[in-house]
Amino acid sequence: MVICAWLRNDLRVHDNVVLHEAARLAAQRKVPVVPVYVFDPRYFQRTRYKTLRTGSLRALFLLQSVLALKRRLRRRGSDLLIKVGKPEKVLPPLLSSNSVLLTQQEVTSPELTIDSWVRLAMEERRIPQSQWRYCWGSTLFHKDDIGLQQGFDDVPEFFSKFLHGLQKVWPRNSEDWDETTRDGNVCPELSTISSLVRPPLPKLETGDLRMTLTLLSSEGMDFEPSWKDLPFPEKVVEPVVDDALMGGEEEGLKRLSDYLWKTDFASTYYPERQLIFGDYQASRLGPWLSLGNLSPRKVFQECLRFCEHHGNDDADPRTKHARRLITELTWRDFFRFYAGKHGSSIFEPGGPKSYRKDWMQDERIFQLWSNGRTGYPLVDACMRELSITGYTSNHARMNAASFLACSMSFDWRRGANWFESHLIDYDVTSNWCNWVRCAGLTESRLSSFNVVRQSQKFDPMGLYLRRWLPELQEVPPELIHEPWLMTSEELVRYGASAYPQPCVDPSFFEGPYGPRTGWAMVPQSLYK
Ligand SMILES: Cc1cc2nc3c(=O)[nH]c(=O)nc-3n(C[C@H](O)[C@H](O)[C@H](O)COP(=O)(O)OP(=O)(O)OC[C@H]3O[C@@H](n4cnc5c(N)ncnc54)[C@H](O)[C@@H]3O)c2cc1C
Repeated sequence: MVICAWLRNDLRVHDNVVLHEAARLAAQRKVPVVPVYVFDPRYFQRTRYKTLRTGSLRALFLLQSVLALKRRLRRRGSDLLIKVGKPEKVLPPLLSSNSVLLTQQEVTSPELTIDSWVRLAMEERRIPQSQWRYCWGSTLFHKDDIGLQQGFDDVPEFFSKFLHGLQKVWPRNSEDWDETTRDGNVCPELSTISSLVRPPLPKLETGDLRMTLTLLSSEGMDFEPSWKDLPFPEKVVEPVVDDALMGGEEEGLKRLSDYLWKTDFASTYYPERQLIFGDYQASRLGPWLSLGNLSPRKVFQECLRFCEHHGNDDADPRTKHARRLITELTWRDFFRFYAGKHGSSIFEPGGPKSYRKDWMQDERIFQLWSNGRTGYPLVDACMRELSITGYTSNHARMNAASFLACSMSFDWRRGANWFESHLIDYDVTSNWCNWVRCAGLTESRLSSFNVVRQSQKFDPMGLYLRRWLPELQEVPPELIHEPWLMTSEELVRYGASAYPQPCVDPSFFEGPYGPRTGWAMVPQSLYK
C-alpha cells in the first residue's frame, strides 16, 4: 500500500497541502508516500484553433519546475515519479486496493473531467472511491474559511461584491461597493485579513515523505525528462533558456525575496503597474504562482513581514504597495471561485451569463491581432511582447483583449486560446475569467479601451512601443501613438514605412464607445 500524491499545479514542497496530507496519512498508517507528476499529452495537443495548448515557453518553464521539484524532494529523502501519459492510464497501476490517491482540487471542467476518468479507472481496479481524496490549496483564502465549504453558488458576480462578502476582512464602507465601484482603488487592511489567511504549513522534514528503498529504486523513478520527452504532437523547437525566468520553487522564492527586499520595485508597484507598460511595473510572480511553485500564503506572509518591517505605516508607499500585491492575489482567488461557480460556461461564446452576441469571425483581423500587425502600436507592442517573452503586463493584456473583443467584436475565445498558448503564467481560471470580463460577459462594468488614448496616457514618450516595434524606433513621441498621421515624407525620414496601416479606420476611436478619455462604459444592453 502507498499514499500517492499526484501533484499538478502545486509544484512545490513548501506549504503544499497534498504533500502534508500525504505525510500525515503515511505516518498514521506507516506506509510510504509516492509523489507523482504526469505529463498529460492532452495539454500539449493543438487546439481546434490550431494553437499549441501549451506553447514552448511555458512548456520549458513547466519542465524546469518539475525537475526542480524532483531535486527538492530528493533532498528530503523522497523523490518524484515522473510519467508521460494519460493520468487515468498511468496512475491506477501504481495503486493497490487500499492505497490512497491525493490531489489538489481544481475547479474547471477539463481538469474535473480527467479526474472523473481517473476515478473510473480506479473503480475498474476495485479501488474504492473513498481512496480518492481532494485537498484545497491553490488560493490565498481557503474556500472553507469564507463560507464556500458547500460549493461555489454563493460566490458574487463581481469582485467588489466578493470583497463585500469578506466584510469582516474588508472593513471599509462595503455598503457602497457595487458593480460601479472602481475595483482598483480597494486595498486590504492587512491586520484584519490576516485572520482569514491560514499560515503556511510547517516545513516538511527529511523522512516525513518516507519512501522505501524498493520504491526509490523501482523502475521509472530515475526518469528525468528532457525536452524531447514532452508529449508534443510534433517537433517543437526548444526555446533558449532564460536565466532570469527559470521554473521551480527555489527560483520563485528567490524572485519573491528579491522583489520585496532587494529592489525598490515594491515602492513603485501600484502607480507603475498601471502607468507604465514596462519591465518592473508589477511583481512578475505570475509564472511561479500559476504552476504552484509559490504558495499564495507564502507571498502573503512575506508581504506581512515586509509591512511590519516598515512599521505597518499606511502612509509609507512600500507598505501600500505590498498591500496592493495582496489585493491582486485576492483577484486571483475571486476568479478561481467564480470559475467554480460557473463551470464550463466560462469557455462558452456568451460566457457565464449566456449573453447573446454575434462575434465576428474575420480571420484576417485575428491574424493581424495575434501577429502584432494591427497598425495600432499599443496592441501590436503587447502582442509582440507576448509572443517573444510569454509575458505582457495586466494593463497591456486588458488593452489587447478589449481591442479584439470590444473594438473588433471578434470571437473572444480565440484571444483567450491564444493567450493560453503563449502566456508563461497561464492559469486556466485567471485567463478565461479575465477574458470573459474583458469581453463584457459578466455582470461587472465593461471597460472598452481606447487604445490610442491609453497609449498616449500611459506611455507618453513611447518607450514601451519603441521597445517592441522596431519599425517605430525613430518616430518622435508626438507621432508614435498615431503613426497613420505621418506624411509620406515623415514615414521615410523616421524609417517607419514598414509599419502596417491601421486595420480599422482610426475614426472608430473617436466614436461614442471610444472616447478619448481612455475607457468607456458600454451599455450592457448592447450585449444581452
Ligand atoms: C485578458 C487577460 C488574461 C489574463 N490571463 C492570466 C493568466 O492566464 N494567468 C494569470 O495568472 N493572470 C492572468 N491575467 C491577470 C494578470 O494580467 C496577471 O496575473 C499579471 O499581469 C501577472 O503579472 P504579475 O505576476 O507581475 O502580477 P502582479 O500585478 O504583481 O500581481 C501578483 C499576482 O496576483 C495575481 N493577479 C494579478 N492580477 C490578476 C487578475 N486580474 N486576475 C487574476 N489574478 C491576478 C497573479 O497571480 C499575479 O501574479 C490576465 C489578465 C487579462 C486581462
